[in-house]
Parts: sequence; C-alpha cells; structure tokens
Amino acid sequence: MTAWNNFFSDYLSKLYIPRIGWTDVIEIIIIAVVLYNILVWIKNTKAWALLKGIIIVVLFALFAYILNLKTILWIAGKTISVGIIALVIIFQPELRRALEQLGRKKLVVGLFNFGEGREKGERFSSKTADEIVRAAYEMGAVRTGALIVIEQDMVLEEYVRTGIEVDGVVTSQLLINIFEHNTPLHDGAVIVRGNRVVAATCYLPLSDNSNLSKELGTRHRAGVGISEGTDSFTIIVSEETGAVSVAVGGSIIRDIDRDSLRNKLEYLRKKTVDVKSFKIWRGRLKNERKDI
Ligand SMILES: Nc1ncnc2c1ncn2[C@@H]1O[C@H](COP(=O)(O)OP(=O)(O)OP(=O)(O)O)[C@@H](O)[C@H]1O
Repeated sequence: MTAWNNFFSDYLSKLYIPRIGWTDVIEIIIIAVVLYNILVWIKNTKAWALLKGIIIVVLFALFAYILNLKTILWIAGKTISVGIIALVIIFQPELRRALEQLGRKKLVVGLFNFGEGREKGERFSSKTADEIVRAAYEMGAVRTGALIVIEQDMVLEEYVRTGIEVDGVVTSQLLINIFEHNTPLHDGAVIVRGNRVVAATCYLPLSDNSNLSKELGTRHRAGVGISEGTDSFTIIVSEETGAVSVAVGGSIIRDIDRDSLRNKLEYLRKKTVDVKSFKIWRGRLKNERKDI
C-alpha cells in the first residue's frame, strides 16, 4: 500500500498541471472553431479526396520511419517542400474563394454555418420527391432536357456559385419552368438542397470516363461528372429521347422508369441526416426557412 502511495505521490509531484486563464479558454475556442471550419471546407471541396491521399502518404512515411527505410524517408523529405508548393497551385481557386468569402461575409454567421436546412433528420419531404419525379417525366414526355442535382451530405456550394441563385420551394411547375426552352435559366443544372431549388444554370464538371456510351452528350457527361467527385444524386432528362437517367457515384442508370426513380428518391429521403449542433447560431437560418 505504501508502495502505491509512494508511486502516486511521486507521479503527482512530477505532473505539471498548467494554470488555465480566461485568455487560454478563448484561444482554445478560437482554434477549435477555425480548425472545424477548415475541416468543413476541406470536406466540401475536392480537397477531401486529397486529404485522404495525404493521410495514406503520411501513414506510409510513418511505416518507413518505423522500419528505418532510409531511401524512402530521404525521397519523402525531399518531395515535401515541392508538395506544399504543388498543393498551393492546385488549390489556388479554392484558396482564393475561401479568402474572398472571409473578406465578404458576415464573419460570425459564416463561421458557424453548419449546413442549411438539415436539422429535420430527413433530407427532403415526400412532396419534394413527388414533385421532382413528376417534373422529370413531364419534361421527358415533351422532350425538354433537364439536369437536376440533388445534394446529399457533401455541400455543393462551389457548383451553386457557378449558377444563378433561385432559392425557391421545389415544385414540378418551378422545375419545368426553369428548363423551358429559350428561357434565361434553362441552360445548365439545377441544384436542389433539401426542399429548395438553390440555384439554376450551374456548370458541372464533365466526366472524362471513356466507358460512357458515345451516344451520351455533355448533359449526361455533366451529370456523371458531378457524381464522380461528390455524393450527389443527379437526374438527367434527355432532350433527344425524353428518357430519364440517374447518375450516382460515377455511374449512370439509363432510362429509369417512374417507380424506380420514386423508390430511389424515397430511399435518399429517409437516409438519416446528422442533426448538427450549435443550433443557437442557426436560429437565423431557421427563421428564414419556415416554409420548408
Ligand atoms: N458542364 C455542364 N454543366 C451543366 N450543364 C451542361 C454542361 N454541359 C452541357 N450542359 C447542358 O447540356 C446541354 C447540351 O446537351 P447535349 O445535347 O450536349 O447533351 P446530351 O447528353 O446529348 O443530352 P440530350 O439527350 O438532352 O441531347 C446544354 O445546353 C446544357 O444545358
């Protein structure tokens, strides 16, 4: 017993417990918020895939360090500085946009913006699913081309920014109106977030997948393109054939029937959405969105 007591008193005498003042608490909060927002930013841009790649490289370097693989460590050491410069060049557009936002935004709201309209536990309502299905097949029947991207966990802000803000409740009439030929909003993609059409005329990345059928033009390639880099669910209505297709995870399901599309949307709708914390800062957003 005395041995234990000695061990603990010895251990405690060596333990350094720093005094924490209120400035330390403020510093911890600021660093936590900044880090959190950097991680959210990484997740919402293509930096997410890159971060996963970096983690794998770091694990590999760690492995080389443990086994003392000198040549690999030397190469890793030499490439690190080049790698950092390469990262800045690759992410120059994203970094510029992030800095621009920082300068433009209402800072506090920007910092605590944890994703709009996602506190309900459901991605979108059953009515929204019905409206999207109705719009897709009504447009298909009259050969109106359409591209509807449904946002899931990954926020598609960088694509929303390429289009024109709409912010309207999803209805079949709104979607049909947007894609009506020779109207200002008909070109490009519509992005749906929750129960709202957030933007139209959005420009999506084109897929360069050489396995895609040569019959498919840029509308379909754009639908597949966005699904390669994000977890979005995209509905494509062909202007040429009226067929409705769906792109998810880099693959396309062509000419899907109405019931299958409704079932897929129903599945998406019910996938649980993280209820984010810090609701206190989101009161403003909720008040703006009573009509959801
Ligand atoms: N990168 C893009 N992002 C968003 N929309 C795009 C993009 N590229 C093309 N589009 C849309 O696709 C339309 C052109 O479709 P195109 O005829 O080339 O495609 P398609 O796949 O053959 O489809 P369809 O069967 O409807 O003809 C454009 O008018 C535009 O609305």
